[in-house]
Amino acid sequence: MKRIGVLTSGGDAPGMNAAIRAVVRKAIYEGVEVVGILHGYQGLIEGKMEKLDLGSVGDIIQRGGTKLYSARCPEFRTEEGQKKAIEQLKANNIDGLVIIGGDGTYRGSMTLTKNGFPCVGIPGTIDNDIPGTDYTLGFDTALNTVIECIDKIRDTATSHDRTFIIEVMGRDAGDLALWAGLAGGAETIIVPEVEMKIEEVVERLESGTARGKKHSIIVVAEGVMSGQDFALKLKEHANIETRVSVLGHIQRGGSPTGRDRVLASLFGAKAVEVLMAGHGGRAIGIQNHQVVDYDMTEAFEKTEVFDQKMYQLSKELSI
Ligand SMILES: Nc1ncnc2c1ncn2[C@@H]1O[C@H](COP(=O)(O)OP(=O)(O)OP(=O)(O)O)[C@@H](O)[C@H]1O
Ligand SMILES: O=P(O)(O)OC[C@H]1O[C@](O)(CO)[C@@H](O)[C@@H]1O
Ligand SMILES: [Mg+2]
Repeated sequence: MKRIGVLTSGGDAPGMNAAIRAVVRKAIYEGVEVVGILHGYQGLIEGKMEKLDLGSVGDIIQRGGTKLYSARCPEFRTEEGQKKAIEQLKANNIDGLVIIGGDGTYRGSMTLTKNGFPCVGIPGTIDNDIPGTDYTLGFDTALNTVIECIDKIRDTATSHDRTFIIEVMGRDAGDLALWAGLAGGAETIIVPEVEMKIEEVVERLESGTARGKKHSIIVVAEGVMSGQDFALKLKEHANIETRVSVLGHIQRGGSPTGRDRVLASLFGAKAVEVLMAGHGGRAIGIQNHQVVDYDMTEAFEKTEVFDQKMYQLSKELSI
């Protein structure tokens, strides 16, 4: 490999910049050139790229967002779009590609690998929904952001004896809701992976009230329904009055935590090593505290990533 590309795609995540830095610095250390592709797969199709040197990734390890910008690109879902992308990679003498993003970004890279172009994936998404890795970049930072918000909302919930609904990100994935809810002591956590009946939520609230509990926090992942819709349901079903907080994109911004920076550095360096060894279709991750690479397609064929046991525990601990 003489020249590799790197791109970020899907929702941005704190730690993406630290990963870009690690890819660039490790590759250059190994004598390999790096090209940064702008705006994810959209920029790849359009040939928007620039050579990255050591200095170009200075002063970004601490920054949220992504220096390479990100995008969601419907065209790349088509064979024609994928063909254009491969043509651009060839025309720019790029021998391999590091993609940093979520599950959709991984699925996109698998189409390139299938077409004979070697890609290695670094997990970068606040959703923590990539099979085969215990953590994705950005999850820890987003988790801490949400916990801080829950703590603040709990202060005012306590003062006013109120029930609050906090809507967090997660269109299809409940990890952020589960972890933040557990860490924030939420009384009820609602995630896309587990069906929860409104009767059960009401019962939990009412049994808390019967024990003298005067305030309550419900964390709902946006994929289940909006916080506002959930508030309406509670009102209609049991005349329960609530306040709603939608945390929104604040969850995706901010300076990455130490954990995300370190993981990003380890993942970035490993991705370059794997690509230089000529392996495509691999994903980088952390399993039981070890940085690993594994077959991306196989991982996506298998397991559910959501931790049902942890979900059960969250119910047992907040009654
Ligand atoms: N099945 C697929 N085939 C080809 N390309 C895909 C596929 N799924 C997603 N992509 C490409 O990857 C991009 C990013 O995917 P997506 O929007 O699902 O975000 P993500 O990477 O999962 O990140 P996040 O969920 O954290 O926002 C899509 O806009 C599309 O260009
Ligand atoms: O910013 P957008 O494109 O609305 O994306 C929101 C989605 O992205 C994610 O935050 C992941 O990045 C999901 O949890 C959420 O549903
Ligand atoms: Mg995703």
